[in-house]
Amino acid sequence: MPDKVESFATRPDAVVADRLVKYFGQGNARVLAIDHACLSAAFGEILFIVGPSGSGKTTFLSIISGILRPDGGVVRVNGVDLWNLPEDQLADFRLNTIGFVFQDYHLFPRLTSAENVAIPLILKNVDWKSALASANMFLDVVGLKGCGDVFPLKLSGGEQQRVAIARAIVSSPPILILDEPTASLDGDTGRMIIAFLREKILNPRRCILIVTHDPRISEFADRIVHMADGKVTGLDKELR
Ligand SMILES: Nc1ncnc2c1ncn2[C@@H]1O[C@H](COP(=O)(O)OP(=O)(O)OP(=O)(O)O)[C@@H](O)[C@H]1O
Repeated sequence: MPDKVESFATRPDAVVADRLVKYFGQGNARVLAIDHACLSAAFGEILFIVGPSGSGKTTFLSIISGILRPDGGVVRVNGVDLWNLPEDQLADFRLNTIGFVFQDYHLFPRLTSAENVAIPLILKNVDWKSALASANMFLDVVGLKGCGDVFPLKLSGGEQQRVAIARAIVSSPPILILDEPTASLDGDTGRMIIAFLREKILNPRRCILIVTHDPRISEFADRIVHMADGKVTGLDKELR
């Protein structure tokens, strides 16, 4: 088991997770979900986290993205010690630094696509009119020009995924994290979404982390981290 996962070439670190530990449950039911797992992800790369069901991928991702507090270890995102931030600063930091795309998109069905995308800007106190204008611009970026007034349930799975991606990047966060982004999509649509992330969304100031079990998209990764039983067990380096 690698004690540390090496950084990608000489690029600056976007995310460093150092010896993370996470337990769930109590007493006899206590489960060690993350067992001293380490990871470094650099700006300018797409890093995949793969592993069998129950290996700890979603838990690891939730800790790295500031959603779930670890029982041990350190996470540095953009140089900031995430879990040492006070609660209010953690929420602000997450809003400004990390875009998260959930597996089932988490779009609000009663809001239009543009309103869904505008939410992070509203949370940052951007006025409603400017937020909607930016949201429509980002819908254009993800290939959904003119869909701002459409409600999410009227869109296909791939289109809903794009709305979720637009919402995750509307406030230009340097770190983009996606949990099983292709799990609910057919093969071609899944590949199109990841190719789109690589071509249009990745840049030298952005890092994209993707949890996946989907072997059809592995060609889009710069590096692949393997997990098993809560541990990081290996790294496929510089695939592109
Ligand atoms: N809220 C929870 N309460 C109790 N145990 C949990 C909880 N969340 C996860 N676990 C356990 O932690 C371990 C890691 O789960 P996790 O969901 O992170 O794995 P995963 O690799 O993402 O799995 P999958 O690919 O099926 O989503 C598993 O043993 C799981 O049962």
